[in-house]
This record gives sequence, structure tokens and C-alpha cells, in this order.
Amino acid sequence: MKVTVVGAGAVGASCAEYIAIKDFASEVVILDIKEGYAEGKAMDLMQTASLMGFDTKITGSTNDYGKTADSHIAVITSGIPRKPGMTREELIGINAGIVKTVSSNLLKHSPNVIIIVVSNPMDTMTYLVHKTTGIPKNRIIGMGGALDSARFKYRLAEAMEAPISDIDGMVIGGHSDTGMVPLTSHATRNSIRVSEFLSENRLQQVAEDTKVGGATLTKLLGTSAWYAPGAAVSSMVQAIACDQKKMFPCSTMLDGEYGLKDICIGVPVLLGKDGIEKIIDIPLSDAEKAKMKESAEGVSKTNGLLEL
Ligand SMILES: NC(=O)c1ccc[n+]([C@@H]2O[C@H](COP(=O)([O-])OP(=O)(O)OC[C@H]3O[C@@H](n4cnc5c(N)ncnc54)[C@H](O)[C@@H]3O)[C@@H](O)[C@H]2O)c1
Ligand SMILES: O=C(O)C[C@H](O)C(=O)O
Repeated sequence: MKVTVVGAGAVGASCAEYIAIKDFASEVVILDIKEGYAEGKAMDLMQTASLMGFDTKITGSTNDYGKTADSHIAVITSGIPRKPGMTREELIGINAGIVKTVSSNLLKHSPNVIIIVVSNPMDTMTYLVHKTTGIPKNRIIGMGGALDSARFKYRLAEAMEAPISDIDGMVIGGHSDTGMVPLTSHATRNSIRVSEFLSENRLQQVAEDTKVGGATLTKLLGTSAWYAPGAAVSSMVQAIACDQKKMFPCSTMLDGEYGLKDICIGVPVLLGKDGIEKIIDIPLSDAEKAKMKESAEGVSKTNGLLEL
């Protein structure tokens, strides 16, 4: 199983590291446009192999897509991250060109590759890959909901003073500060609804803290986060590589599911060897439906800025 990670920056390197540590891929190629950068990250990571106990071979490439040939899965993290005070949507001008070029180059050397899009604004970048590559929709997956759900569980555990392993919960909708839809009514602690433990006000606070999870970290770090994003991508790559049929909220092209069409937005899907193997269309409450509709309107507005 060969995995390519484009972008050897904070998220790309973290993602490659977690993939290697989990030791399910035979080969990870990291590619970056900056001369020597990916080679350096790959060498540094390889020098952790004997310490961390993995056999995955990690190599680096400066913009040579020949080295990515015959990849099964490719992760696109290339592009600029936001700075404190910015929205993800403000990155569209630079990142759209990068994501378009990168996805086209990847497909020249790996025509059957499954692409996971990470670069922001992620839902719109996922839509762009659909519109510009024309590959089947099961092979284009946007990463946002897996990360947002991990942050939701972190905030729920914090509010309940519970171990995170007790918590289950999911965030759907657009991966933006205002567009995320944390499904508070579905979240549980060991099968018991979290509303049994938390007041409505506290639950609303958890939802709001989840939605601005990325902005909160960007303010603290001066750039956006990488550990949890890298871990989220690595779990999705593993689900595909190991044909786990595991459920994650991912950005995917919808064709009527959730009442939406011609948009990529986060909904629960099953990930297995073919990429997105099924979209799970769960019933939402009226309030959740309204939030999903509003979120989709925001994503569509950003999609409208693309020059297709
Ligand atoms: N979807 C999510 O949940 C999520 C989470 C975290 C970050 N992100 C996004 O991921 C992107 C990367 O974030 P980061 O913190 O790793 O940034 P970073 O600046 O640390 O790394 C980005 C890397 O991309 C490289 N790059 C730029 N243009 C390239 C090209 N044409 N080809 C190959 N490589 C190229 C840069 O040289 C750099 O090394 C940002 O857009 C960020 O907003 C998304
Ligand atoms: O917040 C960002 O800009 C990066 C990423 O989308 C995140 O949620 O961490």
C-alpha cells in the first residue's frame, strides 16, 4: 500500500508520521514544492523508525510526481494555512490554484488514486477537485468532520469531566467557523445521551467551542493546528488502506442526500478500500436540518468564488 502526502508542512508531516507509526502502509512519499524540504522531513521521520518500531518506508520528493507513481491514496495538504483573525475562506485565492495543479499531477502518475483533500477552504477545495478532475465521487474525500468530531468529543469530555474514551459524537456540515453542525442530540456517554449530564446552556457552549476549534488553536499557535488534523487524516487513510468500512463524517459530493445537490459538505460516510463506499443519510431534527441548510448556503457561496 503506497500513500502520497503532498505538502511536507505541519499537517503533511504530522499525517505522514501517524501513518508510519500505525505501520499499515508499506510506503509513504512526501512531496513538496520547496527544494529539499520533503526529503529532509522524510529522512528525519525515517530516523524515528527504529525508536518508534515501524517498517513503513518514507521518502521525500521535491515536486517530482514520478516518485508518487501508483499511489493507492494521496493526501493533499499543500497550500497556505490561515493566520489569527482570518477565516479559512480567505485562503481560496492561493489554495485553489495549488489544489488544482496538485490533483492533476497526482492523477497523471496514479490514475486510480483515492484523493483526500485537506487544504482549506476544504469543502470548496474538495468540490474543485470534483469539477476539475472528473474522477468518480467515491475517490474524492474531504477531511474536516473527523477532526471536528474529535474536537467535539474533547469538549464534551471536558464539560463532563469524563474520559474521552467514554464519549461518542459527530460533527457534520461545512468545515468552517460558522458552518459546523455538532450533533449534540445524538452525542452519548456510554450510550446515555449527553443531555442527561449537561444543561442545555452547557451543551450549546460545547457546540460553540467546537465550531471555533480551529480558530482557537490558530490564535494560540499563530498558525493553524497540525497534530489532530494529521491524526484525523491518518485514521481515514487507515480505514481505506485496511478496508475497515469505518464511519467518519467526510466532505463528499451529494446528490440529493440531506436534501442537497452539487455540493461537497460533511456527512457520515463509510470508508473502505474503494474510498467512500456509502453515504449514511441519517434523519435530522428540524433544528439540525435548518443548520445544515444554512451551512450548505455558506459553502455554496464560497464555491461560487471558484473560477471553473
Ligand atoms: N481540513 C482540515 O481539517 C485542515 C486542518 C489543518 C490544516 N488545514 C489546511 O491544510 C493546509 C496546510 O496547512 P499546514 O499547517 O500544513 O501549512 P504549512 O505551511 O505548514 O505547509 C504547507 C506546505 O505546502 C507546500 N506547498 C505549497 N504549494 C505547494 C505545491 N504547489 N506543491 C506542493 N507543495 C506545496 C509548502 O511548501 C508547505 O511546505 C492549509 O491550507 C490549512 O488551512 C486543513
Ligand atoms: O483552522 C484552520 O484554519 C485549520 C483547520 O481547518 C482546523 O480546523 O484546524
